Formats: sequence, structure tokens, C-alpha cells
Amino acid sequence: MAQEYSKDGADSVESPRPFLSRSQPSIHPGLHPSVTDVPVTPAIDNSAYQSGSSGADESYFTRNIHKGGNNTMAPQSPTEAASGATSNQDILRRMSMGSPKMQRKDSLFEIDPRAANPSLSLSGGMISATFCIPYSLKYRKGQAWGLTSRRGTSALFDSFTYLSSDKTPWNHTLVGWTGEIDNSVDLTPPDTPPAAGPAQVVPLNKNSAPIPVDAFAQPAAPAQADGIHISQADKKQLERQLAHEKSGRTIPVWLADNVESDGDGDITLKDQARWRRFAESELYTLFHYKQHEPTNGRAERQAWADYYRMNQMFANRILEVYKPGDIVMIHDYHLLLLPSMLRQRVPHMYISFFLHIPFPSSEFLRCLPRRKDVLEGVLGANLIGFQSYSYSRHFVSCCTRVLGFPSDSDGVDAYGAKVTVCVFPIGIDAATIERLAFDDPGVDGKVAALREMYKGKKVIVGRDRLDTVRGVAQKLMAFETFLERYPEWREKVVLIQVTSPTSVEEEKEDSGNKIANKVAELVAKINGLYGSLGFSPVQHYPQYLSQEEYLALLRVADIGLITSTRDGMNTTSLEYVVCQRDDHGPLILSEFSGTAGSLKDAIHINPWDLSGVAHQIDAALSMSEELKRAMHSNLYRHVTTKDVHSWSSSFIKRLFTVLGSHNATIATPLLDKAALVAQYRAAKKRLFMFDYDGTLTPIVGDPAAAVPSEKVIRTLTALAGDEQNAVWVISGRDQEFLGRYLGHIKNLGFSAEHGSFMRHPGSTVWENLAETFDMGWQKEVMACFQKYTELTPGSFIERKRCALTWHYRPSDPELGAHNARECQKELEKTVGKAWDVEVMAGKANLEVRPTFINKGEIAKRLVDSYGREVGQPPEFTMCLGDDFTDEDMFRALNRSHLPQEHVFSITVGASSKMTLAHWHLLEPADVISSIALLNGGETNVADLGPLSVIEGHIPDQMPGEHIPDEVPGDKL
Ligand SMILES: O=P(O)(O)OC[C@H]1O[C@@H](O)[C@H](O)[C@@H](O)[C@@H]1O
Repeated sequence: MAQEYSKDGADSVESPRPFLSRSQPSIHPGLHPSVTDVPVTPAIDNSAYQSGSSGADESYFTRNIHKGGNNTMAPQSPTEAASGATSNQDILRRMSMGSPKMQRKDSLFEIDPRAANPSLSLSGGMISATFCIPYSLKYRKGQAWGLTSRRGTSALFDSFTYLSSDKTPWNHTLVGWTGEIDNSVDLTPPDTPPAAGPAQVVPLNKNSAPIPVDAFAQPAAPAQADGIHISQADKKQLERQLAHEKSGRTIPVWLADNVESDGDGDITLKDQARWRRFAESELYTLFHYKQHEPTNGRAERQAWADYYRMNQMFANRILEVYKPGDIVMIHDYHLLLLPSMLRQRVPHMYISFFLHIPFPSSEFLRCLPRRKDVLEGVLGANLIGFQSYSYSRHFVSCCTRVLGFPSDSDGVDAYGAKVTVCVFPIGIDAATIERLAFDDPGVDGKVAALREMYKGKKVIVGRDRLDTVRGVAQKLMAFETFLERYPEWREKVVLIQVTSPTSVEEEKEDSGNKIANKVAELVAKINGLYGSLGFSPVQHYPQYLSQEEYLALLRVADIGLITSTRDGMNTTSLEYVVCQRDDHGPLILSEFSGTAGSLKDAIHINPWDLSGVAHQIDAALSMSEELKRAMHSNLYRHVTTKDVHSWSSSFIKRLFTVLGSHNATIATPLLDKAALVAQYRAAKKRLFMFDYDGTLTPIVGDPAAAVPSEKVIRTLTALAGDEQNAVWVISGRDQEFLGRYLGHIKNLGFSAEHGSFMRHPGSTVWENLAETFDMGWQKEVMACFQKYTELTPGSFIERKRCALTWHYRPSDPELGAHNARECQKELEKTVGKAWDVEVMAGKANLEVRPTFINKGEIAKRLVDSYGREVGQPPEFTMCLGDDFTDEDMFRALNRSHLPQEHVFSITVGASSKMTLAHWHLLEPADVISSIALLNGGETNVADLGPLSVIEGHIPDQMPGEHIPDEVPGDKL
């Protein structure tokens, strides 16, 4: 059947200056380009990149319709390939479509959903969420949509293709925004073939043809001022077209300006760039260590609202197709809020997140006004992957410093739920790159032409997007330093630098032209200083290359030079390694690129150290063949084995492990309020035991400020006012604190200092249970605490009558946690051995108290004594706590002979928390509202949902970690 549309990615506009032009323009030393007729590198106006391509796209589209164009993503014909202004990302993507997969059966088995822990009940469905679908879209009312390959993020698109192929057992669905939809009018006559032909000789000058559009991210200007209107029928048409793509069933997210029409119905698109604004102007820049001045705040608020809504629309779309047991893989910084949005709606969803760009240190992230929202947003995932160890370390440290969550190198404890953090450097489809680079006579021809062109010269190659962080200016300055310091290389080395336009909104708006101009100036300066009539040491090509040109260039290079100042993963460096299979050219790689961590055998440089880079260029050019071969062989092995398929597989395997160890089946359920109320009403005698910090009041920075709210006092007063209720607060706090803030509540009982003291309801007298215990240990503990207080600025000691507490919440969280571990070790080795005391790690504190005194003893004592008093055990026991010390109470209740359905032991925190409690509530506010239910008012049991029965045995030891449950999400 004839296909109605083309989705081949070839741009049909030819480069203004074919890369293999033999008529290389040159500049005489000392002559500035401005005084020559043929400037080698004119100042770049980025708009040139965007002009005049749409018509050509359309002609290609039309041509394919006329030919009954194929709707598969088969590799381009040589003509098409040569005619397309193609980036290396395009190459990667295209090649992967028809590439042989380098998969072994055993590795496939490892990612087979049936190989995962059966308790996970995986469905075999996988949903990938990425900001944009892999196609740029062309809209013409009432007709088939035009689909062309989207530039950029090639490795990721390759991984989707792999997951969707029959090489993996997954049923893969891809969810992504449509991207900016182009409905511009096609000015090219329908039958005009795309500009074609290899290696046209057209010199680059001011009169040359426009540089091709960046189809990756350039928003197409809407044809009508009132926006683009897309009917429901046309939306459905696209959805049909996308349903069977190689990247998997592809489901577009429609983001429209008319809010009310996002789902079904017609939509209107006006400001299409708005959906990327916050991510690209705020997040991308900050994550790359660049900051901009704040505006009046209005634009930022709007950008944030759009970002939030865009994430919500993704969540809605995913939930339309999600089935229990599916795995959801979320990609990159546009979708940071999505994990928590999904988690809130489906608490046990299996979610992973991968960040493809760098993650900044907390010093930078804390500058972001929405820092908490983005961190909490991503913490809804079970597994979070980063490109390099330093990014994962930064993330973990931000969670501790910004959110106050405990963390270690394995991950973050978010509301008691463990979120695992891992490093997975992405790879490329190396086998296909190699095939394209070496098995194509077209590439061989270009290699030969380039070699001829640069005969007798060493060739250094750079290919970068013109973002400031790619370090093109630094590269040129280092090259200038090299020519200055090592005059013997002058006229013997050429730097071929290819730049494509930035895809980042911020850069396009603000600094795109600045950096382009700077690059142009530097090129002119170097060529002026070190060039000659017949030779320019820097050849700058501000354009996309065809696939063949690009691969040929990487093959002929003597050195690959990457000088990014910050870069998630540099795929050019990986492609260079593959293309150097036979020649072993060294790779000089910025230590600020995420790739540096994996490519140990590259020559690592600091791009800011111009002399250092110059020195390494000299060293690489002078390197022995033997050393080059040895270094390259390690690089090559790495790049060809750690490819994009291996990346997908490792990430999935790791997710299996993480989900398996979290085992959803033992997650603590959310408190069944209906059962609670029913049992409360049925019981004649009821016992309540409340912990204080973290249970009745939230944990706050200064422990002295954790005073009970009016609501807490009202609720406890009402509860204790019912004579059928025995209500106790069992806390590590001292008598003084509890007496001052809660002592006035009639009929409230207290246990202070973890059970050392008791005050019965109605009494004002405190009973000392530790009276006979020798307190000699306190002196030694104080000495140790004092030592660590000095070592930990901000920390302090709370001296109670019996227990001693060292607090480090006001201190640097990492230093505090480290010193607390050291202090605990020291105390356990010394005082802990000599005395019968326990050293307990609390929430940003360390406490020491006699071992025989603990909250569990008090709970046991209360259950027994109320049983004795009434002649039968309490028919309703509710016990709540949030930390380690409260587990003693839960254990005591589990060991009691109380019927299970009469006991409500509740931990405050996530369902995945390790606990002996039967139930969980998320935070202190939920505790108070649950108690309010018992006090009357909202106690319509029927409204609380079905009664659930506590099933299974009562655990008497800590279960393993569970899947995170509700992570408070983001509220606008
Ligand atoms: O047992 P609770 O109420 O959670 O309190 C734990 C600790 O919380 C801290 O904030 C107090 O300063 C300590 O004195 C107390 O021991």
C-alpha cells in the first residue's frame, strides 16, 4: 500500500559551503577577514540557520508522496544522505533503524520481564517518556502529517528503537510532546527534488545559500497570528500515523494554549516555545553552571506554571495507557516533576528517571527558586540514573542539603523511602557507526578527498553545538596558544571546527550571537596571525555536515579535540573513537565532560588551562604509534561494548534489582481509617500512645521550636477528655518540655526521656524509673559529645536529667552526619562497653540512655496496667511514632497478646519505611486529622471506604526496604 507520508529525516537544503570544497578560502597573515572579499568565518547570525528550509522540507515530503514514499526509517539512499544537512545525531538515529543488534541471548534474558522477581508481577509493558517525540511535524489541514527525524538526543532515540525492536521482549510505548508544529506554507514547487549531490564546490561567502534549519528545536513560526488550529480529526490522524513507529507505539502529548481543549477536541497553538522555556532557560542553564539575572519574576512564574502543566499533561497521557506492572522510564530535565506526579496517582508504579545532562552542586542548585519542587519531583522515582558519578553525588548531596533528607552514596531516604541513585553513562550505537564509517564507498571517497586536501598536515577535529558550554572559544584560544608556543607546528597543523547552532532557548535568545561572534573573531585572529596566502590553520564550518562528510572527517582526524566546560555526555567523542578504528588518533577530552569519567584512556584536559591544552596537543601530535594504539584499543573496547543497547539493558537490570529489593508486597499500608473508626466505636476501653517529635509535630530546624500547634492541643484535649480513653505522650523529650507545652491538658499521661520518667493522667508527680541507675556514664558521654561539638560547627548538646542528646541539625548536613557516625562508633567502643547504655541515632541527633529504659517497656507496662485495671486488655490500642526509638513500642505491641484487629500501630512516614508498625501515615498533619475523626465530626464510616482486614503475620523483625509511596508533590 502506498504510504501517505515520509518520515525520513533528510533535510533537503544543501550546506552553503560543502565541506569538501577544494577551493578553500584563505587569508593572508595579518589580514583581517573584514578586509578580504572572501571571509573564512563571517560573524554568524543564528537566524541564518533558521531561514529558508521549510519549503525544501516540503518539497521532499511532496516528492515522497508522489513516489509513494516509504514510511519506514530505512537508511537514506546515498543521494538523500548526501543532500541532507545532517548532524551526527541524525546519523546515529538513522543507522540504528536498520542496524544489526549486538545482543547476546543471555543479556536479553537478563532484561526479560519474566526474569525479574515474580512478586513484582511485571506486565511486560514499558512506557518511555521523553520531552519530544523523535519526529519533527509538519501540519497541513485535513491531510497526512509530514514526519521528519528530529535532530539531537540520538542515543536516546536509538535506545527507544532498540526497546521497540523484536530484539527485546518488551512491549514498548513512547510518550512525548509533538514538539513545535510547523504549518508554514510550502514555497517549493511540489516536484522540486531536494538539493543533492556529494561535495558540491560552493565557497562560503556572504552570498552563499542559507544555512539549513535546525529541525531539532527551532520553533516554527505559526503561519497565522492567531495561532495554529488543529482539529480533533487531524489529531487523530497523527496518532494513527505514530501508532506503529519504530520507536514503539508513539503517543503524542498535545500541549495547547487553549487550556480547556487539551484532551479531546480541537486545539490552538500560539506560543509553542512556552513548554520548553522553564526547562531550557532556568534548568539547563543552571545545571550547566550558568545563571542569569532575575527579571521582575512574572515571566519566571509563567514559565514555571507552563512547566508544571506540561508535566501534568504527560502524567495524564501516561495514565491513559498505563497498566499495573508496567515500567515507566522518564527521561531528562524537561520532566523532573513527572515521577512524583505519577507516584501520587499510582503509589506503587515502577518508575525510573534518567538525567541526560549534568546535575549541579548544591551551591548552584540552591540558587534555583524552585529547587525543592524539582528535587521532590524527581524523588518520586524508584531509581534515578546519571551520566557520571559526580552528578549523582551532587544530586544526593542536594537532597540532603536542600531537603534535609538523609542520604548515602546509594541514594536518598525520602520520607523514609529509599530512592536509589546510580551512574549509567550512555553509549552510542557503535556497531552501526562503524558499519557506516567503514563499509560505505561514499565515505571512503570523502576520506580520500580530505587526505588529499590536507596532505602533509596534521588534522585536529572539533564538532560542537554553538552553546557556550561546549567550549569552542576555549578550544580556539588553546589552539592559538599552541601555535604560539610550539612554532614548529605552524603550517603543519589544521584545526577543522564544525559548529551547529544551539538548540537551547536561552542561548538562542541571549548569548547565541555573542558566542558566534566571539568564535568568528578568534578564527579570524588565528588565521590572521598564523595563516598564509595558501593556508588557514583554522577551518571553521558553521553548518551541519552530511553523514558521509562527518564520518569521513572523524576518520581522517589525527586528534579529536573536545573542550566543553560542562557537558552531560559527549557523543562526538565516542563516534570519533569508533572512526579511529584503523588510525588510533588520540582523543583530547575535557575533564568537565560527563564522558571523561568513562573514557579513562583519553587525554584529559582542563579547557580553562590554555597552556595545558596546548601542551597536550603537542604531546598528542608527537605521541608514538605504539602508545596511540594502546590508548585507542582501550577506548575502542569501551565504546563498542558499553554501547547504547548495553546502556538500556544495564538500566533495566538495575531497576529489576532495585524493585526486587524494595519488594512491594511488604510495603506498609496506609492507615485504614474506616477500620480505625469502627474499632474505636466498638471498644469500651481504649489506649493511645503518641510519640512527640515527628509524630505530633513536624521535625524543625531548632528542636526548641517544635512546639505543639493549637490544633494539636485541641485534638489531644478532646481525646483525653473522653473517659473511655487513656491517652499518653511517650517521648524522648524531658519533663520540663512536656510539662510546659502539654502539661495543662487534663488527663494526659506522659513518659519523658524515652521511658526514664512517667507522669500518670491527672497527676503532677513524675515517677523516676531510672532512680537506682548509676549515672557515671554521663560524664564520659559529655566529654565525647563536647569533642564532636567542637568539630561540628552549629551542633550542640541537650542535657536532660537522664538521657543526653547531641544535635547536629543546624550544622552542615554532611559534616554532621559524618561526625555523628564517628561519635557513635567511638561511644559504642568506649562507654557502650563499660556501661549498660544504648547509643541511638535519631533524626539529626545522637542520644544515649540506659538500655533497660525504652519506650517499649513503657508501652508494655501501659497495656498490662490498663488490662489489670479494667479486668481485660484494651479493646482498642493506637500507637504512633516516627523514628527508631518508637519501633520499641511497635515491637512490644506485636509481642503482646492483644488481638491484631484491636491494635493500630502506625509509623509516620512513607509506606516503604522499615518498620514493625502495621500501618503508616505520611506526616504529623495526617496524624492529627485521623485523631480528629475519632473525636467526632467527620466520622461517617461509610464515607471512609471499605473496611480492610489486617492480613498476614505480624512481623517481628524489620522487613526490607519497600517501594516509596506518597512523596509529597509539587503544589503550584
Ligand atoms: O521521642 P521524640 O518525641 O520523638 O523525641 C526525640 C528527640 O527529639 C529531639 O528533638 C529532642 O530535642 C530530644 O530531646 C528528643 O529525645
